[in-house]
Amino acid sequence: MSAHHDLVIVGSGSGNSILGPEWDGRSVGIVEGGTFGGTCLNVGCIPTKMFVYPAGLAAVPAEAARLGVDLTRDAVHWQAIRDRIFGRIDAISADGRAYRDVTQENVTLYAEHARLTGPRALVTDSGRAITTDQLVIAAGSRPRELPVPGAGLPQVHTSDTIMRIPEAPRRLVIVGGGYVAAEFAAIFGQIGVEVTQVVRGTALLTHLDATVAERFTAAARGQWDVRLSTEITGIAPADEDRPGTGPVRVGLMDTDGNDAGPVEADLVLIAAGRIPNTDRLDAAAAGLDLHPDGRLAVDAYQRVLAGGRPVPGVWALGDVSSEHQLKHVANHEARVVAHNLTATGPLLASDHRFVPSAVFTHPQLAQVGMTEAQAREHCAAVGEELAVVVQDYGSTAYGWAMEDTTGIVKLIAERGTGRLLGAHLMGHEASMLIQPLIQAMHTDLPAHRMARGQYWIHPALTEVVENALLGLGTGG
Ligand SMILES: Cc1cc2nc3c(=O)[nH]c(=O)nc-3n(C[C@H](O)[C@H](O)[C@H](O)COP(=O)(O)OP(=O)(O)OC[C@H]3O[C@@H](n4cnc5c(N)ncnc54)[C@H](O)[C@@H]3O)c2cc1C
Ligand SMILES: NC(=O)c1ccc[n+]([C@@H]2O[C@H](COP(=O)([O-])OP(=O)(O)OC[C@H]3O[C@@H](n4cnc5c(N)ncnc54)[C@H](O)[C@@H]3O)[C@@H](O)[C@H]2O)c1
Repeated sequence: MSAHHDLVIVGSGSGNSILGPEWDGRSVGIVEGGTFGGTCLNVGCIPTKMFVYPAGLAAVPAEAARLGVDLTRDAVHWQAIRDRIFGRIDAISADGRAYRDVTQENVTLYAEHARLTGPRALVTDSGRAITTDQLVIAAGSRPRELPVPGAGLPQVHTSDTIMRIPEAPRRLVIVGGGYVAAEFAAIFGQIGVEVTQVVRGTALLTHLDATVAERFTAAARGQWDVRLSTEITGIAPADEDRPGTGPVRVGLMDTDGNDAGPVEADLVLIAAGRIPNTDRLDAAAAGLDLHPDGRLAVDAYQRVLAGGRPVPGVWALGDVSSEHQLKHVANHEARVVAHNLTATGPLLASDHRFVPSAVFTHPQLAQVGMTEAQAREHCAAVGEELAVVVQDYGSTAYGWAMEDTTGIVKLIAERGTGRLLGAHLMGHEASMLIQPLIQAMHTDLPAHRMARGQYWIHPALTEVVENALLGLGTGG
């Protein structure tokens, strides 16, 4: 059985969003081997943040007590939280699938895994051969597996499975020090689970600016058990009568190889990064270029490369090719690909200059642009003086209202020009507070003009951003 299409898209995450009305009446194939809608909708951004919100509510009594308000937390109903989340998400996934599969007559959904047999040719697991004029590879990434004994036990989860567990564990070991580990440690910690986070590095979130990584590590240590410079050696059932359902013993060693004693838990979450799905797609065998980490190589227009040159009619976007494993980047690249697929004039290039991200922990983290270390190198290279400020939330009226002790806005700029190079926030609603700074960087608005060229509402928390901008003491 074989078919030919005008366009085939592998992956229904951000890949699904490239189909606009310009494709109506043209033959399109969507190949999706997993759940329709991809990672963000089903097992990523959306369900995690839907857990973050109620987990934050569960932590309110502890916060309120500091401000003279006594609240009590009666119970956290894991099943009710879980079912609300997936009741909404599963329906969105099913509706999205039905729209493509049933409603749109020009679209064929191949609900199975496929691999490349050539640059614009695929075969599905059931043997259906597909060729296409244009191919969009939006095949995403998957959790990295850790090659330790016991990693296959049913008590061991990844972000793909942990959110659907029947009940919250009493004790959870989380392996990894990145985004996924931090967010789940915060969620489970806030709802009362005893969390132990095992991290081989010397701090959490070490790819962030060092001030934020250091301060967040300290904040996390006040909320759950963080074992730095530690690795897991294996996972084994602790109760021989219940090997697949009872507690497990997680072996630990420090990074010098010394035994760091086992820790017992009911479940383990492995959050050791995500690898691009190019291997299961046979991308290398099809002659496509890969980066050392397995990502597809693309040019600025999202064209897939082979031998360093764009392959005609083959495009990629999102986690399968991007160094930023973020949904807003995948969506941006999808918009670029959507334009370029039917472009009659110049192609659009992706803009990866100021990619922001946020970690939805407690406190929240948000960042855009260079770290201080990167900015120091940049300023040395361009002959500019570096300006850095760390402004406490607690230095503003709203910070007093919150009795905030940990929130910061760290800004980095060129002193002479006032050009913002980086912004690194930790604290209440950091993911929202950062947005005007992202806008300033995109529009090249100098720090001082941003501070003094507009009103800032008093006494809103945004005053901490205004004060940080003034504190840079830049020209421009
Ligand atoms: C727990 C978690 C939380 C996250 N939170 C955030 C967040 O808050 N903010 C943020 O910006 N990002 C977040 N991310 C990252 C974000 O989810 C991803 O960057 C984004 O979903 C990538 O989209 P994509 O379209 O590239 O890939 P995906 O959405 O993964 O889509 C790829 C699809 O391709 C299918 N597929 C793969 N190979 C094949 C094949 N050979 N044949 C057929 N089908 C195939 C897969 O089944 C999948 O459905 C989070 C990720 C995780 C895991
Ligand atoms: N809020 C958000 O935007 C958000 C939330 C979750 C995930 N994400 C995206 O998903 C991606 C994946 O998240 P992640 O947390 O899995 O990856 P990550 O790259 O953020 O962190 C991976 C962690 O695993 C550790 N690790 C890697 N290999 C290991 C090994 N063999 N043994 C022990 N530890 C090991 C690393 O040292 C690091 O601490 C992120 O890079 C991020 O882009 C974004």
